[in-house]
Amino acid sequence: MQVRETAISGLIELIPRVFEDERGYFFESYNKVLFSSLGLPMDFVQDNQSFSVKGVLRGLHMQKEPFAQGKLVRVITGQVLDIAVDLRPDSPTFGQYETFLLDAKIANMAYIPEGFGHGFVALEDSVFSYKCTNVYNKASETGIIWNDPDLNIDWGINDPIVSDKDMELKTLRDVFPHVAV
Ligand SMILES: Cc1cn([C@H]2C[C@H](O)[C@@H](COP(=O)(O)OP(=O)(O)O[C@H]3O[C@@H](C)C(=O)[C@@H](O)[C@H]3O)O2)c(=O)[nH]c1=O
Repeated sequence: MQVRETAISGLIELIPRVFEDERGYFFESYNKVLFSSLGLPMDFVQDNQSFSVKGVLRGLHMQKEPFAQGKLVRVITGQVLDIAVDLRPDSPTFGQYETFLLDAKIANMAYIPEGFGHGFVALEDSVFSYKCTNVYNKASETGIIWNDPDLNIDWGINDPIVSDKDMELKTLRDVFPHVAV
């Protein structure tokens, strides 16, 4: 497993070794011992899977304490542009974001720590899979509107398909009025 650090502390990309032969391929998508040796959370408690047609954008989502979630994300089929925004109020990189081009053919993953807003846009019809360090809690759901003017994220596509629920998300300044952007 190759590990690529990003400019944001705790946010990393993981690129597993993919073994290919005449039957197809094999790779380890999660290994508790390896995660422990990398200092990453080992106790994932919920696995999720979603399918998105090309052009769907989901995000930017997070859960508030005490239900904050770390997420280990990847695609099973297709390709997405994945975005993680640092929303940890005390972080020197608050408001900064990182993009990961997650591709089923490469099998790369991102580990997104607690305290990040997360979203992705499907660049192809894509099955998205992720492990979470905390369970779903509807009352704890929050997020930032995908086209927030301060974040100014380059999603790489025009007119994404966004749910009504996500279109109601607030801006960064509304959700974090006391943190300088
Ligand atoms: C996230 C989630 C949703 N649901 C339900 C609620 C709702 O009826 C339905 C669809 O939920 P959503 O529209 O919130 O699904 P979605 O927009 O795919 O939400 C996900 O987006 C990505 C970007 C993330 O980072 C995830 O943590 C999660 O927030 O599934 C659960 O039962 N458990 C869960 O863990």
